Amino acid sequence: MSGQAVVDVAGLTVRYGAATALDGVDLRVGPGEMVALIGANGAGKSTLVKALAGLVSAAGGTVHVQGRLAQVPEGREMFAELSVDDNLRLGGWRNGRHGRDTSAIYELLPELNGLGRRPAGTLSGGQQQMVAIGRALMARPDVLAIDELSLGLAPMVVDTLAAHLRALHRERGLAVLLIEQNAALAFELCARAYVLEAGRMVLEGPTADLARDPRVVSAYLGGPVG
Ligand SMILES: Nc1ncnc2c1ncn2[C@@H]1O[C@H](COP(=O)(O)OP(=O)(O)OP(=O)(O)O)[C@@H](O)[C@H]1O
Repeated sequence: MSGQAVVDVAGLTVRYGAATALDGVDLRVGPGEMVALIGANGAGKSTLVKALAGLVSAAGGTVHVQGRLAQVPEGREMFAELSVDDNLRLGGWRNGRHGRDTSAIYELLPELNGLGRRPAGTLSGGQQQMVAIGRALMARPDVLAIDELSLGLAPMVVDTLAAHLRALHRERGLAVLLIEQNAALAFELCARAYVLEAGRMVLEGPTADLARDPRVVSAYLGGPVG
């Protein structure tokens, strides 16, 4: 990674009461870099994303975000009764009047064309995930943190979402932090990855190396030990 990091987390500790969710965690995302964060249920992945967005406070360590971070939250968090277009607009609220124009999102994510007036709650899971990505893009972010892109979605739908992310990364230099339980997908999309276990970062490196690491293969890629 080169250049100043858009996300720089150093020694981050987060506690919920007496429970330590993150324990001295380091993570960096460079400008225009796609980085994966993998880990099992309860490892602390969502807590890390919340810390980046300032939704939980640090008991120790530092979190620096350079530029604008937008989140695609776990579970997508659509406003089910609002139209797709209104959901998208909510993502642009910080940009004032100029933030209300959603047309660029339909160009970036053509699958949403024709759905603008539909209540978001009536869409499929894949379409909702696309709206969640579109809503995040409305904030004109420098870095997108996506919590569980693929959860509950069919492989073909995930392929489409992944292709959009690749294009955004390639054509617009968008940096992405991809939080995934599907390590195979994370490794395919990202050049570098971190592995979080029980609140501690246990591995970090190029995905090409991690994909050959026996510990990663057995725990996250469904392969044999060793
Ligand atoms: N609001 C909360 N209050 C207390 N404990 C919490 C809270 N949120 C998370 N935790 C605990 O903190 C730890 C990390 O949770 P977190 O949701 O960050 O993990 P995760 O890796 O995102 O898991 P998942 O994949 O299930 O979302 C877990 O032990 C969880 O039970």
